[in-house]
Amino acid sequence: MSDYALEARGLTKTFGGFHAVKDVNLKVRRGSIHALIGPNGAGKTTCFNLLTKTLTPTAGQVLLDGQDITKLRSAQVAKLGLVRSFQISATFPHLTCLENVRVALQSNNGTAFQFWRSLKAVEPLNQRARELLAQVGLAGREETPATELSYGKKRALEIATTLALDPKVMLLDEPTAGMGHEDVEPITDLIRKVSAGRTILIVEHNLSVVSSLCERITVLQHGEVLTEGTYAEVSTDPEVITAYMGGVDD
Ligand SMILES: Nc1ncnc2c1ncn2[C@@H]1O[C@H](COP(=O)(O)OP(=O)(O)OP(=O)(O)O)[C@@H](O)[C@H]1O
Repeated sequence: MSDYALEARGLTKTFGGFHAVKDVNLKVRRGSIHALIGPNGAGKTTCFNLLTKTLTPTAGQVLLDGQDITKLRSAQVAKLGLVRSFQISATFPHLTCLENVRVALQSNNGTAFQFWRSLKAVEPLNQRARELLAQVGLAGREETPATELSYGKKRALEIATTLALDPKVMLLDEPTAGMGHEDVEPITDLIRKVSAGRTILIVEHNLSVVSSLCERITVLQHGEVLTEGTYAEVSTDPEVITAYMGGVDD
């Protein structure tokens, strides 16, 4: 078995001749939390889209557990255990928390659209959904419509729906974006908790979240890897500091 749960080799994406991502090599060690950071427009989202096969690379390979998944579609890689965190907008606002997680569980076992299934048939799914909600700190909120949750709790619900797919590798796209100060620490703790037995790749602008969660950090700039290392290493790297200072003015 490969030491790396997720790997990109020479990953490249051009849009009309413009290199959004260029020759990116990335190795995410199994069981680690790894961050992808960089100034605005560095190519982080494009990289995520390439890794989850939402976008097709112009060149390069993506490997999951050493298996080449470059030619697979996003639904196929999700089945293999590589799952991107759902966007808040992808949770159903008027469904309850329990229903949202149940729909995710149903999508995982292929019964998502069997709304006519009897209540008895969905009870095991309800039980699992309650467990997942408890795991993310939403016990007691089962019947609350998603739309009534605070921003931080919506993110927790999003993580529960992601966990419903039983991912081996989770890709979290800016989990603390737009969050008030009071929500950042609980979500950081939650990510640490759900990382047990999993591999996580995270794009995050909040560097104190990155420093407290991540063992390895890859810094992108202009679509290319600028450097990789521990937080202590990259945060003191003069090239990284310059890239971020430049990013402010971009
Ligand atoms: N579909 C597209 N067509 C053309 N250019 C694109 C497309 N998607 C992204 N780009 C460009 O590719 C570059 C990288 O964008 P990307 O969104 O991946 O960066 P990012 O690091 O995620 O930025 P941010 O931190 O601002 O979200 C940018 O210059 C962007 O304008």
